[in-house]
Amino acid sequence: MAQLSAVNKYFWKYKYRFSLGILFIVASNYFFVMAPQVANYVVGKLQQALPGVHQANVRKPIIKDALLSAFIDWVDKFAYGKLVLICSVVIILLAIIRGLFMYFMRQTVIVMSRHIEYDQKNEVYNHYQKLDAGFYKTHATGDMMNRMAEDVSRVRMYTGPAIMYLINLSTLIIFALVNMLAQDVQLTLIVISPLPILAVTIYFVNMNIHRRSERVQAMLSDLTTNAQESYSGIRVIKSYVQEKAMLGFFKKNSEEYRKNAVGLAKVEAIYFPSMTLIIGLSTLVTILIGSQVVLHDTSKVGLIVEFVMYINMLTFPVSAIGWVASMIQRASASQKRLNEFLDAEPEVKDKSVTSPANFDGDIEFKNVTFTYPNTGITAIKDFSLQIKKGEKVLILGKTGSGKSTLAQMLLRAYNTDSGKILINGVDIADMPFRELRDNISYVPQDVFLFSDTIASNISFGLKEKAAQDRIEGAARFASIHNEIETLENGYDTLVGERGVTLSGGQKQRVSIARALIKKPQLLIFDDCLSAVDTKTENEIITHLNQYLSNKTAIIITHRIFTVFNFSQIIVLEDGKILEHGSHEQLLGSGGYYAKLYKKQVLDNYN
Ligand SMILES: Nc1ncnc2c1ncn2[C@@H]1O[C@H](COP(=O)(O)OP(=O)(O)OP(=O)(O)O)[C@@H](O)[C@H]1O
Repeated sequence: MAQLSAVNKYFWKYKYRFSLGILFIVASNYFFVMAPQVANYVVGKLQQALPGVHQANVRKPIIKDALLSAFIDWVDKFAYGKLVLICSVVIILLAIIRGLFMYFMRQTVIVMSRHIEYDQKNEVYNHYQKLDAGFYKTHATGDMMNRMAEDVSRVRMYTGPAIMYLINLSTLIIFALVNMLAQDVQLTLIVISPLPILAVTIYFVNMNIHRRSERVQAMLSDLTTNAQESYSGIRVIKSYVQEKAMLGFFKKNSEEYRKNAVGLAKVEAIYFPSMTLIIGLSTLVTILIGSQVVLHDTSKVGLIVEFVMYINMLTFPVSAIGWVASMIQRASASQKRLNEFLDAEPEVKDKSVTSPANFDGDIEFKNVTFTYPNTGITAIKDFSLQIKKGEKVLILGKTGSGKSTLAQMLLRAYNTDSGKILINGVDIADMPFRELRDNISYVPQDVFLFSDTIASNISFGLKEKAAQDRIEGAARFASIHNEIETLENGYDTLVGERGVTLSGGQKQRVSIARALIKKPQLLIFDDCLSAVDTKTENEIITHLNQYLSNKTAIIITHRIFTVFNFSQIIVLEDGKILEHGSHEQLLGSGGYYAKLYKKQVLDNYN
């Protein structure tokens, strides 16, 4: 329950709407409990009208409410027939008024819960965006999605229906009990005694159903993931002729799900009729006890009618206590899961005092060491390098040597264990990291395009809306313009899951165009030409040569680019510099670079 205090700020935010909601709940119950009192009065009148009934045997109801009391005094003047008619109309009117207030109650409280759900989803989404790469590496996307969708919805069940039912029940109990106790304390205690038993029974049955339905949900989610994976990997499944094996696996999971779902359906099948039975029994007990009371005291006929009506009113809300309690428990568990993420602080964050990012100078790695916290792998070891403004640097190295990690360090996706990265003499850890990232364009190895148009994907990093010729210019530099033009909708073609499927090489070039359009101070290309042919690759590199003439660029690759005149070439091995120098120097040294050059370039000419 303490976990749910995290949503109190939202109740405060919507305090006026919430207060109005409470007012409507109170008003609806205020009118609700009037009907039994009117009925009691009418029954008394009926008794009086019956031949042979002594006046002393008719008890006048004790009415505490001034409004109702005034009405009874007024209606009392009428003859029996007219009185019954007026009272019937009033009972119908009371029901309508209550209905109206219930409508307003839902309009305020349930609508408030929808607003809170919206706010909370935004809060969670916003917080996710603040968390750093380390967090994303240690948490599964499915889990994060679940918390934002499922858990927020469960918390909404608390901020809306649960709160509404609780307040409704409390006010109804207070109103009904005040009236009942004022009339007959002993009878009140007897007739309400089955209600707690009803609430507790329903709570336990409900928890059982909940446990079962959780299991069924988890199985369904596994089944969906299983099916989704099969569809995504359908080409692999078909090429390895594994359809039968996959079907067998799916059937096994499916069978397990079926068994549990049937079990749940059986419990539910018993649950609802038995709940109705228990509710019916409570009314029956009241009638039974009431009839015994009336046998001894005929003046209490109207009172028994009134009490039966109260019990009828109370049984459903009381039986809902169990349901509300398990709803609150679930919401509390969900909020706990949400709090775990909302309390997570990013490791990488701005310092309280920052220096503005200024790229008008050299970039310097000074004895940088970095270990991935989740795996303990030290990917960069005492790495030092100076890159002058405007230089083009090629970073080569075997897979796993730490090339991508270097790029991540420059973007400050992680903090260094030791050492510093300076730009124009300022430690990047002292710069506002948004400003730092604004000045860097990074093209990652694993290209990602959003389900949007090609134009939107290219202009993604821009704050302002990009003009068409600017988008096309970037696409031309990335050697993708001509191919986009051949598509039916050109730059307005939808890509991603809902659109046209671009080839790996096309996606890489759209991603390069996205980096170029930003006109950053520093560009980092992380092996982002692996899926394009050598001719296109040379074309892009030549374009980049023009585009990058005054920009600093770091190009990470496994391939040698002959058209590019790199200022420095670095060969990394196990997070350290193995070779460092110009093309001529490294070629002369006969090391990794020279061998790679021979293999990739010279052998191609022979
Ligand atoms: N997010 C991560 N969490 C934990 N360890 C990682 C992570 N990313 C990389 N590593 C590890 O750090 C080391 C360096 O990886 P990195 O991706 O920088 O190499 P790379 O030279 O870019 O390789 P490739 O050429 O295959 O892209 C590897 O041992 C890798 O397993």
